Amino acid sequence: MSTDLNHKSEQIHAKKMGQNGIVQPLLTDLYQITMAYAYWKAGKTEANAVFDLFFRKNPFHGEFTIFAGLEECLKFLEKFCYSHSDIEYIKHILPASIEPEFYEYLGSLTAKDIKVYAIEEGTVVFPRVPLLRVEGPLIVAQLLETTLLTLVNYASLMATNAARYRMAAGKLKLFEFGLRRAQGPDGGLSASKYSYIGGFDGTSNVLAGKLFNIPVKGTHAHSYVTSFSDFSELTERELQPKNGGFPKNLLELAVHFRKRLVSIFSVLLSEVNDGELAAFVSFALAFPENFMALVDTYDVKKSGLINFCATALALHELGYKAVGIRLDSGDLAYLSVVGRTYFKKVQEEYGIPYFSSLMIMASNDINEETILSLNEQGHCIDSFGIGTHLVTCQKQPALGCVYKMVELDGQLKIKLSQDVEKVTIPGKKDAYRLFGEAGFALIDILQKSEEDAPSINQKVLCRHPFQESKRAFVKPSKVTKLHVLCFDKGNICQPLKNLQEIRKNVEDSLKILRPDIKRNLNPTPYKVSVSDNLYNFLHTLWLQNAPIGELS
Ligand SMILES: Nc1ncnc2c1ncn2[C@@H]1O[C@H](COP(=O)(O)OP(=O)(O)OP(=O)(O)O)[C@@H](O)[C@H]1O
Ligand SMILES: O=P(O)(O)OC[C@H]1O[C@H](OP(=O)(O)OP(=O)(O)O)[C@H](O)[C@@H]1O
Ligand SMILES: O=C(O)c1cccnc1
Ligand SMILES: [Mg+2]
Repeated sequence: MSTDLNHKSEQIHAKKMGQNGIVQPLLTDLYQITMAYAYWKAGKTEANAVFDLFFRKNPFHGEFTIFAGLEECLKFLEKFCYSHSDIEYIKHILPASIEPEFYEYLGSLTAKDIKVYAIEEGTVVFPRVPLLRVEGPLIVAQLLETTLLTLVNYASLMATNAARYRMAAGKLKLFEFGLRRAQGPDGGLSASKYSYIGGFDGTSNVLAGKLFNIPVKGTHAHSYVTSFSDFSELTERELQPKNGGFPKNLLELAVHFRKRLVSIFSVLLSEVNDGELAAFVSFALAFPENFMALVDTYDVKKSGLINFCATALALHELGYKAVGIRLDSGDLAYLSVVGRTYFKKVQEEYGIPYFSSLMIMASNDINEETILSLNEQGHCIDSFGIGTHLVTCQKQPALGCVYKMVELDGQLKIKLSQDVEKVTIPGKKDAYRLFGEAGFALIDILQKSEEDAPSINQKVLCRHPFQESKRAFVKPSKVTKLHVLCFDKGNICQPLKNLQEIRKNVEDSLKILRPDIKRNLNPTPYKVSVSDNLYNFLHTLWLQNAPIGELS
């Protein structure tokens, strides 16, 4: 009973705080909290830190990434605070020796003194450029690490994956069908949301549709087709014509059209499955305006297409226009061409103008490479339904964003590594994107925050952060500052964009990249540089911090 009450009051508290149940301060690694205690004991409550959140390598063997997850980060910060029961739980897992005043301190923490500078959600981004710069009290900034990373990593990976599918598919429609295969319920919801941002047109995930206002779409499964064995199961057969009048028997009409279709397509009537026709007719009766049929349950050429065309002709007779078919097995390029040929033939035979352009949707283990290969082969597919490969990001299951301290109380911090690529770039930095005359982005440059922004038509020396000989002068025809202050004094201080607007950002942002950077095979790396000033500063600090060994 008392547990129930506790649970209830906890729910009320969470609701008051606006937390969504999953994204909350305890969604973190234990070490953030143990560090908080040790920082507190070490008297670092007044220390001010700057952290950069960035990744080191683009995913999917590509040369670009789409930044996503910002809105969720900001909403998390707005509500950041440990509840009474959070504190009780932390007490329970930490050693008894923890000083009780620490819990009071922890219970009083919020993100009101945190500032977040971020790149706009949906922007194309590159390695080493901070996606977020988090400034504020060390202990709070540290406590945010894991949650911010989990909010950005999958979101950005998913949006990037979706954007790659979008580029492969060109103008064809893309629908996300992955919930059943996603990494759990939260993975499934995030996949639907971020694949929409990346350029998908809709999802089959109904909750995602409701929560995020994403178009929801769907056809039917093989089970619907196999659930019918013959016509006798069709108890309801009548459909009222679209423009009124007496209802007509849709099955009778379909059977009538089917007789002629088998001879047009040289198929034996005995080869065409009656259960399949019963299933199609019953689905058409339920959804006369949205009739879409899965045609590969028995035999696409000898049964599915014939039964579909018969049903679509019957619907046409009553003033309704069928939508199309879905192919879910076999050679999708070949079968789509066959499907289109059938539709054209029916159009010619019956003089129905829209028939040749009925929709052909393809599904079944589709990935980016399958789409590219289908494009090479030639096909007649209008839309793809994509699940497993998209939502699980099978080609690369994680993005490696990290969260590194770059400054503490004005002191610059550097993390050294044997691996040059892993050395962090110290200090508070601003990032600018420099554009060439053709309108494409040429290079990103990181500068110390106190440096003046690069100016249009003024030569800027851009240096590779670690390779001394790699440098170039750039005379930008346009300069954009990448970071804006998004969170300050406990509030989100930029207008939040809706998903459609973020989706548009992705589309526009990708247009500024040269095609060779976006291509699938061996793309050209986009350059990320540092200013001469930052270069010298980084290398001086590096030398100061790198121990000098002794050979003996
Ligand atoms: N023309 C094509 N070019 C390249 N890949 C294709 C083409 N047609 C289909 N594919 C892909 O080939 C794979 C076929 O898989 P598989 O052989 O397991 O399925 P199937 O036998 O056709 O169907 P199922 O086993 O689901 O009934 C799928 O990943 C599909 O996306
Ligand atoms: O990209 P995908 O992961 O293929 O996502 C979509 C698949 O999900 C459904 O079938 P389901 O997996 O339930 O059964 P099936 O594979 O036997 O068709 C659908 O028919 C597609 O095949
Ligand atoms: O609506 C569909 O066709 C669908 C939905 C989820 C998975 N596969 C197919
Ligand atoms: Mg399948």
